[in-house]
Amino acid sequence: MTMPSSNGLSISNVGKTFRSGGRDIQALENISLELPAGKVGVLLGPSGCGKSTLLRMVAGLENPSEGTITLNGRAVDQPGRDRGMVFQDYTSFPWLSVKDNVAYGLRINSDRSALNEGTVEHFIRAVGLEKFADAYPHQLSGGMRQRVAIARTLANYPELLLMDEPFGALDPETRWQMQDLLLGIVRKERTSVMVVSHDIEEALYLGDVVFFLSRHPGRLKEVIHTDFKSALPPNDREAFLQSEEYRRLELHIRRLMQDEGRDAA
Ligand SMILES: Nc1ncnc2c1ncn2[C@@H]1O[C@H](COP(=O)(O)OP(=O)(O)OP(=O)(O)O)[C@@H](O)[C@H]1O
Repeated sequence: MTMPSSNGLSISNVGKTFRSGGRDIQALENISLELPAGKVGVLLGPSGCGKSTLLRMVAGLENPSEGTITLNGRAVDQPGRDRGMVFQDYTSFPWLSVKDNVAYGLRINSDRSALNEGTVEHFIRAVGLEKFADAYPHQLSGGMRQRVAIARTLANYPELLLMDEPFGALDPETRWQMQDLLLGIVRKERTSVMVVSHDIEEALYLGDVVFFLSRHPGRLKEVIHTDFKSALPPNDREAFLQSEEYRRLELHIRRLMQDEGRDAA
C-alpha cells in the first residue's frame, strides 16, 4: 500500500465500478500512484483502460468505489479550484472574446479580489495570443482555441492541471507546437500536470513519469520515468526522437500496447 504523500497527487488503492444496464462494469482496480508536485504525469494505455475515468476522479467529477485520492494532503471528493481541467474539445465560450474567456474563470471565482487584468494579460501572453485578445473563438484555429482553454484554466493558478487528450484533435505540426508551449508554461509556473494520452511519443515527450494502464479492468501495469531527457539538449525534439533511450522506451511501450491488443482478442 502506498503511503499518501502531502506534497503532490496521491492515488491510493483506487477502484471504480460502474453499474450499467443492471450489471457491474469494473473500470479500474487497485490503482496506486504518486505524482510529485511540479511534475508532469501521463496516463497512457489502450482504449477503454480507464484513463479518462481516473482523470475524472482526480477532478472530483466521479467518486472512487474504493480507495482515496489526495492532492497536497487534502482529500479529493468533489471539484475544486485547486484543480483545473482542459478537455479535447476546446471548451471556450463562443460569445466571449479571448480576453473575456480567459477572465471568465476569475470572474466567477473571485471571492474578494477584483478581476485581475494583469493575470489575464499574463496568460494571454504566455499562450502567444496577445494579438487576438479581442477576437472571438470562431475567428481562431483549433490550436489557438485550445490555447485559450489552457490560458483560462491556468489563470486560476490550479495546483494541478488535468488534461484529457488535449491535443488529440490537432494536426501533427500544431500538436508539437502545443506540447512545447505547454511544457514551457508549466515549467515556468511550476504547475503539476496529469495528462491523458494514447500517443506514445506524446507521453514520453510530455511526461516526467508515464503511468501505463492495462485494461479490463484497468490496472497500473508499469511506471516509466523519463529521467533520460535531462541529459538531452532542452526543447530539441530531434535530439529527443533520435535518442537511444527514447527509441528503447517507445518500442517497449509499443509491445505493452500489443500485448493488451492480444489479451483483448
Ligand atoms: N459512466 C459510465 N457508465 C458505465 N461505464 C462507464 C462509464 N464511464 C466509463 N465506463 C466504462 O469504463 C471503462 C473505462 O472507460 P474510460 O473512458 O475511462 O477509458 P479510456 O481509457 O479513457 O478510453 P479511451 O482511450 O477510449 O477514451 C470502459 O469500459 C467504459 O465503457
